[in-house]
Amino acid sequence: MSSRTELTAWQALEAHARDMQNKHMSDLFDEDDLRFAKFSLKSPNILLDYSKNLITEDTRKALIDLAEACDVESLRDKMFAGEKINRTEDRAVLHVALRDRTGEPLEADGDDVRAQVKHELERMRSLVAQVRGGDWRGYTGKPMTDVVSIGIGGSNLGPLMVTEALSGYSDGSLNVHYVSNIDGFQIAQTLRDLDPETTLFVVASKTFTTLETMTNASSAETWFLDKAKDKSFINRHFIAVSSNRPKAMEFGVAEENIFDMWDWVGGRFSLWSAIGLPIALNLGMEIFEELLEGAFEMDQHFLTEPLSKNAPVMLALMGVWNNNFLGRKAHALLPYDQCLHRLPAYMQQAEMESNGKSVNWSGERIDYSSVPLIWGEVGINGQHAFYQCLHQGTQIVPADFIGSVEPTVAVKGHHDALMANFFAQSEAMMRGISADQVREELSAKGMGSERIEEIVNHKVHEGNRPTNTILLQKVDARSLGSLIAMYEHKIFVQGIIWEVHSFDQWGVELGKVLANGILAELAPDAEVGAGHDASTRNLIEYYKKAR
Ligand SMILES: O=P(O)(O)OC[C@H]1O[C@H](O)[C@H](O)[C@@H](O)[C@@H]1O
Repeated sequence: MSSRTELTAWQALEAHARDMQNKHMSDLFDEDDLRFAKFSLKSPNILLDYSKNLITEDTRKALIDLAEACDVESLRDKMFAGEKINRTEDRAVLHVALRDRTGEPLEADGDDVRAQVKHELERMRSLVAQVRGGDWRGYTGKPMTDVVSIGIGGSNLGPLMVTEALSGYSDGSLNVHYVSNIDGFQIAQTLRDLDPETTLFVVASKTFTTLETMTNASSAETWFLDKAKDKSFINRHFIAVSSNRPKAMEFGVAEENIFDMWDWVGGRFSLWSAIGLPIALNLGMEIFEELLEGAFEMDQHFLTEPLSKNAPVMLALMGVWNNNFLGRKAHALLPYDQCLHRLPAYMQQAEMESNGKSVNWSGERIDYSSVPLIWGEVGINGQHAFYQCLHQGTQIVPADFIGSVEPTVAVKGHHDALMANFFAQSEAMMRGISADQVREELSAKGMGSERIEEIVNHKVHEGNRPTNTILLQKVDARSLGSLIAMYEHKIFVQGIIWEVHSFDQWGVELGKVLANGILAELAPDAEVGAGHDASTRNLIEYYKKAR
């Protein structure tokens, strides 16, 4: 298979990018009153405006040619049909089946996926009703007040992000806490104020072998048994979510308390499965299912809309354009809703663990960039911190502005002030302000020309900095489901265009293997292996002496 860079569509985009480099978005807007109409689209629960990118209709056409040359649509259909598109792990990729509402049969590895999903959803419904309704009693007969979810990576970031995003809808009947770090501080702080009699642990781990999660789960068990004493009480206080039942049972979780997930769900795409149990415990099953509905609506949009009207596809193509043809190597996510404050961290895993790869499907080194650095922060706070660099730094960092028409909680005077900033920042990044405009402005304020010339260059904003605006009606379960699914499919489309395997994560293994070896060497009498480089060896020895 020839490299992506040998495709006619790729080369056409390279030539087109050379023409576009000299253009300014500000002029493109001035020349075309219909620019917003041309380059924005409505998808389920989301308005996507990508007009503030350095593009013309020719750019869009050339990008769509590339998507077609890369067979995006046929691969999309293969994913939804349950084909084993995760080739390095020989697995289907079926997180979409977790929120499927069509009722159509689907098989993976000879199993009826729909029936499996339906069954686990039923079990979730029953558990959630019991725990939230106070019928699930602890070992002393008390109802649960607190849920501690223990998991890391995909078994933590999604549920945590959604719990925070929808916290405005919680009725407060159960407190949900998340513990991911092996740093004992987090579990100690979390358990400090909790009572073992009224605490339910959800140990979430696809593999049930992850060091951080297993260590935290053991500490939780010790804390629990310290008071409860009797191991048989564990079945009232420990739930597991895993694709590895034997390991969960070995840990001591009762078989009926284990919720299944499957090989065909990647960890970072798993919040729709029982991995999302803490979300449902916190908010109720109805809200959890609305989240699934919202994602399903986006799935249908992704499946059926033509590429140019397809939100995940256009978002993906804007990213490819900025990264591969305009040379932008970072991408910022800037949610303006406070409740979306964990979205950047969640998306970092989703995007960077999926597409942070350097070889193509045939295992050959790629000669173009895959995923840019994804980073971000709540936008309005960022304005007072790092936006200086976004406006005037030497690196151009494309950004997604994510906001909503209605606030989760209306406090007089707040939301319009927030949204005024939301609209202003992307306008400023696009238009900028020229030297002549700065001169005019300063002279109107009565500044002398000598002083003006001293500072004019410092005040110039070149503009021409690309942004996408993603506007929800409101951050609620349905629109959040659509938002997350939109990004999931964006990642999928980009993975195809970059020809990387988006659903494996071999790059996280080496560090884990080395850590296991080093952990043994940290024992007081153990030798520090001569195989380490001098830096690592000396650091370990320093640590052992100094601790
Ligand atoms: O759910 P688990 O098996 O515990 O895995 C938790 C996480 O750890 C791994 O190291 C991977 O990087 C993640 O993709 C995964 O989500």
